[in-house]
Amino acid sequence: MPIIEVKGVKKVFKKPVREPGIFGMFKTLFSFKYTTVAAVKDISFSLEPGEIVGYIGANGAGKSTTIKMMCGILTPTDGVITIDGYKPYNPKERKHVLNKIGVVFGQRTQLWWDLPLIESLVILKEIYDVPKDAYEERFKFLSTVLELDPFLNQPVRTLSLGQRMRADLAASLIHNPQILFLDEPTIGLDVLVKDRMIEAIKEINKKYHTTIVLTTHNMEDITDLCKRVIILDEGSILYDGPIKKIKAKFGDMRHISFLTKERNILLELKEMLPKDCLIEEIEGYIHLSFDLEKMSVNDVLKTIIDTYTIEDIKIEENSLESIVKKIYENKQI
Ligand SMILES: Nc1ncnc2c1ncn2[C@@H]1O[C@H](COP(=O)(O)OP(=O)(O)OP(=O)(O)O)[C@@H](O)[C@H]1O
Repeated sequence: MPIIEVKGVKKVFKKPVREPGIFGMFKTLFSFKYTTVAAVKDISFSLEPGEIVGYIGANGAGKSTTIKMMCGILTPTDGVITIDGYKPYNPKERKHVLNKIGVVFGQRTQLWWDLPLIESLVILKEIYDVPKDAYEERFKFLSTVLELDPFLNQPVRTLSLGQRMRADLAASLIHNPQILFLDEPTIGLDVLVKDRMIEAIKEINKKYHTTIVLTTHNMEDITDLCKRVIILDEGSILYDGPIKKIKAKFGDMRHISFLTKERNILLELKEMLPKDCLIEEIEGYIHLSFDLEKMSVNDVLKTIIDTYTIEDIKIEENSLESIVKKIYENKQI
């Protein structure tokens, strides 16, 4: 049975109409003219327990609005959201939802700024009424995977961004929620801390079977963590399914770039390689792009290595990043 169900959900915001200029600003304050923004338009999806899904889309697509509705911070204008059977935005049902969810908003912290991290965790234990043994087991696990030890006794305001994000992730999980919402959890992190966060999220999912909804603009995070993505565009779902399927749809492309001292070889290469291979020269490098279904890396490599003296070579696959860029540009799959 799904743990999260989103059915025909819409969210329309009312915004006052702004008139230009300084007088316009005052007029806006006392005016009753409004315009509406449909941030989310009739979306539906469901998530099974233990799933990790990437919830992606360009700026303003409606991702945060959906997450806020799933957490109960906003109420849908239309449609229904249930978390394990309860509506998070319904005051009577909210209490059943709160201990089932954990949230990390990358841009904000839920920790007490002036308190040492360890004390914030103890307060959260009390708020959520976590039994002592369960707290100790979880604290031990989280402080190990997130390497919290070196800064447990520091006030949160003195933590670096990477330490604070790890602390926030620990805080969101101390009550063992079944669902974790992560809104840009790796924003601004260096590569090492980012990798540690990703590994920790994987371990948490494996150990506790936590359902995870991940919103990010970083496609590497999505590729590392998710099998399924939901792509949102201007409030509507463009795609919901396996990453593998969109990759296959856009072709399982390979790109070989190489450097050789030999000059003016483009025409010759076009003769030697199959017609479907795209060949171009950029900044001295020869770039070859082809679909794996049509030719093999082995054949292409053999042709160029047998013919030219290679000084440098690089092979890449079609990244999710380049595919998603195309989808955002064309607004279709
Ligand atoms: N409280 C609000 N009042 C009015 N409009 C809002 C409000 N919150 C969001 N919006 C509008 O709704 C649309 C969707 O915003 P949302 O923050 O959900 O996008 P997003 O996909 O999370 O974008 P980003 O990647 O930039 O964070 C935007 O046009 C935004 O301006």
